[in-house]
Amino acid sequence: MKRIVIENAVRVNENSEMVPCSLLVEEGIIAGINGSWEKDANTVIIDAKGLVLTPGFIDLHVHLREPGGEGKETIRTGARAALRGGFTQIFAMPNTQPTPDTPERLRDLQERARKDAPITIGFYAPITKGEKGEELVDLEVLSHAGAAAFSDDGKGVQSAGMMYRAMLNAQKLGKVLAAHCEEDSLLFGGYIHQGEYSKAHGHRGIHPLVEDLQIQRDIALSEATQCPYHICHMSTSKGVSMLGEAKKFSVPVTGEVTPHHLLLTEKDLQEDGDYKMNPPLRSERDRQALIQGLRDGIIDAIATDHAPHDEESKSRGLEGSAFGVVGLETAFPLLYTHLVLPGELPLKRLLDALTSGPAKVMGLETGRLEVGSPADLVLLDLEKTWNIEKKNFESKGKNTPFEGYSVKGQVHTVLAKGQIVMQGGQIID
Ligand SMILES: NC(=O)N[C@@H](CC(=O)O)C(=O)O
Ligand SMILES: [Zn+2]
Ligand SMILES: [Zn+2]
Repeated sequence: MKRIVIENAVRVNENSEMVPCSLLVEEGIIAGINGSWEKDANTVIIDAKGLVLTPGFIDLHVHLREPGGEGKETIRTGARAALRGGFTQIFAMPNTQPTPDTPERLRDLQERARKDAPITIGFYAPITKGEKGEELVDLEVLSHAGAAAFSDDGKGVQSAGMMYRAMLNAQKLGKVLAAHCEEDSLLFGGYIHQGEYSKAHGHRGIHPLVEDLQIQRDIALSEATQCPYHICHMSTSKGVSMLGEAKKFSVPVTGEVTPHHLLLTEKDLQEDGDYKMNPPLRSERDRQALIQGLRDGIIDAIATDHAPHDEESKSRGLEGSAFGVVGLETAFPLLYTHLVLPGELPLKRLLDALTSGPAKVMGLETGRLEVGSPADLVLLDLEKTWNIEKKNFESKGKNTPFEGYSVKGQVHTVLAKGQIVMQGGQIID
């Protein structure tokens, strides 16, 4: 394995200032920071002048669609999309067909990831068999087979008793339970946010209560069981305040927010399936609460909820289309351009929420620029301006509401597990 020296970079300090930085990678590990090292014939030198060095990004929430939905995405195409976005470690949700609810299926996925992806992929196992909400999986067996965490994402777990039993088990195993919070009995056929837009255009709405009620229930369950509990794709102001309160009382709860919930509201809605996702785009008040929660560190992580769909599934308008938008390739530039540059979020906070934040949620050793950490690294060009064009996506999913957006900031070079896997914006095969 080659040694790699990164020279002339800068990194972002606690005050979001740029400070000079150089780094040495040996055997896939960060072996030195800010030194001058001997360069022999076995050393690759990366001149990172004008680039910002950060840990590789970590996404706790992606959908890779393999097995069963390979027309929408595969482990291979999803991993390439991740690379483009600067993500060196991603966690795949288990709402595939079938769900990985046996050790054999879980091991098969890990094997495929080792073959098809240069980055690190963790796999969630479902909480209930087939995500049907009826029968608990064997959390212990799946945990030993390598389940990164547990989630029934795509659906809420409707029974409090089921969630309680899952938490008791996950707590014993030291595993995170990540929840898509959605109370089905309050949906009444809703499919976008219940608010101004739904009223004005005659759509059935989803009340924030649908999400808040399960967040409230699960925080109580997490407090009772001491199970590490993670709230997926938070979209409501009430949810943020409940998470903040729970943390004050040391309940082991964490939360994530997506780029689309941070940047868009119901005011941006169009009669187009690419604006449909679960949870839905909510009010400006909710969006402001999410930004505030992220700024204050109440929300721990930014996760894309990358949810690729084919054109047909998205061609039936707001009512008939599938839920979900892609996000891996656009997360950093969108948030840098629309939150950091206007002064709404410090750059350090954005980077932490993409690196050390998610690492802490899952207890990972990645996500930090520290000697001894795995060499998952990103070099960013913060001066580069470009246009988001879905035709250029590595992902099979072209379902984005951000088509045509002009953004600043580009992922330039990526090291995953100590190997250079993207350089100058080009994926190295
Ligand atoms: N977010 C979405 O709108 N869709 C996700 C499921 C999910 O994350 O709940 C999907 O799998 O397509
Ligand atoms: Zn979900
Ligand atoms: Zn999801």
